[in-house]
Amino acid sequence: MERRYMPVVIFLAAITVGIIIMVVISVVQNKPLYQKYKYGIVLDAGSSHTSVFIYEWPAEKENNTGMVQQKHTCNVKGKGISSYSANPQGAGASLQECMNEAKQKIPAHRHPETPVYLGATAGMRLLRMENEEASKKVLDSVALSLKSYPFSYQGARIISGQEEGAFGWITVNYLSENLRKPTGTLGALDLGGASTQITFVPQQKIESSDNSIDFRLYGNNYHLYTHSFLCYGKDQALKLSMGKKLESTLKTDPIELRDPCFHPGYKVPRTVPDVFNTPCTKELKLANENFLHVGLGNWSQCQQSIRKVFNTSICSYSKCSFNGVFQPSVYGDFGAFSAFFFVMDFLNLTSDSLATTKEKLAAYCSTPWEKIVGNHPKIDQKYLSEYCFSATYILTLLEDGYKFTSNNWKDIRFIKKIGDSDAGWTLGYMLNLTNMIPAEAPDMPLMPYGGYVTFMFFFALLILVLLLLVYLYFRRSTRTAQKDII
Ligand SMILES: Nc1ccn([C@@H]2O[C@H](COP(=O)(O)OP(=O)(O)OP(=O)(O)O)[C@@H](O)[C@H]2O)c(=O)n1
Ligand SMILES: [Ca+2]
Repeated sequence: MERRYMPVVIFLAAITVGIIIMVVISVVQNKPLYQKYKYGIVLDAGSSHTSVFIYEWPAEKENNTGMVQQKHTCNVKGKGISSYSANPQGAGASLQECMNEAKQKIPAHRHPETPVYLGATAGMRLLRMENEEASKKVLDSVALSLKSYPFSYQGARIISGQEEGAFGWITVNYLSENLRKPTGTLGALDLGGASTQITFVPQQKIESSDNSIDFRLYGNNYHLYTHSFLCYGKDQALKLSMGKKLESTLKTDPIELRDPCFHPGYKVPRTVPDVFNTPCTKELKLANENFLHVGLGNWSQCQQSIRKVFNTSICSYSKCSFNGVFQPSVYGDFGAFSAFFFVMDFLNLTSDSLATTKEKLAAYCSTPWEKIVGNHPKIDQKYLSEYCFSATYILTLLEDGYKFTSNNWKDIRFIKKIGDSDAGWTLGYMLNLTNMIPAEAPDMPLMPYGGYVTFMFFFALLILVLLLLVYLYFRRSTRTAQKDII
């Protein structure tokens, strides 16, 4: 080879090596780190029970919507932590089994950086009202227990009703990937054992500051209406309703509470303090401590009796739901989860019109208790006996309380999960505390990863081909020049 071509060859070789290096570096640099997951743990200390949620997300995508998923849940055995008021140590000890499970589920090298949060809801709000000292002891006990694990303990506290409503709304909208899109958002309806929450973006002005929450998420402003009704979860509402019926029952001895919300043939002895053992019901001085709870199975009478727990005669705003609480007209689609789902799903009432739902429920309530038990031999009779009441309560709360009508009934979606994750306040709570939902939308990459690699590869190839063409052209033209000289 002639000496004068040497610089061209070296030049081309250097460029080729350079391009190869460029492609290799960009591929390695941008390779998604699939194996790098991060984790977070949230304990939902509800009035009826505690659940431990483990969430996971790819480390490099934590600010993208929809990336956090529920990896595992564990239901703590026994009742909620507020039931340990007489034995606070028991509350902390009750968490051990599920927390040990969390240690197994999360890779050990991630333990020290995995945050653990405990949020307690309406059961603990009621205990705090009844006995503040006892509620502190229970919280201290669960805190001590959680600190004994290798995770990063971030606190155990009673969350407010507004937080419970707002974080439930964030959860359902994050999981439905509504937050970065111009489409509407999903309202959130949560029914617990001791409280219930309603949260949505209203079309009207929010007239009471207690019911308004503002968020800036991914560059959009959200102005939310939210309210939490303490004592209107389904277990406390049953006590409210039974308490009202007991008050109006003649003080006969023995007292017989004839209850249209329980099946015909249902007959169970109860005690008066069993109904009045909560700050939600006022203590009644009844001669007899015992009464017989007798089912009548009459749906319309049941609804009449439940209406009495909603006070719709007072309202100092332009409109109210009940008990003098401001509420704008419900607007848009709603996700109704927790006990809204458990009850309606059990009764197969999640997809009918309001009129059909009422008809089916009336038939269910009038079914003899014996037959109900025969149809569901494996279900705990305490829970089984309450479905007629619970579903009637749900219909009354949604229709008479929140003012849903037969026209917008179809806008309520009874849901348990979205994807693999449960609807509830816990995910929204963790996303907020770990700053995983930024106020401004993060910069989007120019193109997706696959497209980027393909582009880089073909672009490099193009440069190579061009250089080759230049070289060939250069060689040809110098040869022609040499020929011309000869
Ligand atoms: N599979 C299930 C789970 C729960 N329940 C009942 O549904 C109600 C609400 O349960 P949950 O949403 O877990 O309430 P908590 O979170 O415990 O209560 P709160 O939110 O009021 O603190 C309780 O009466 C519970 O017994 C049910 O019927 N079926
Ligand atoms: Ca709850």
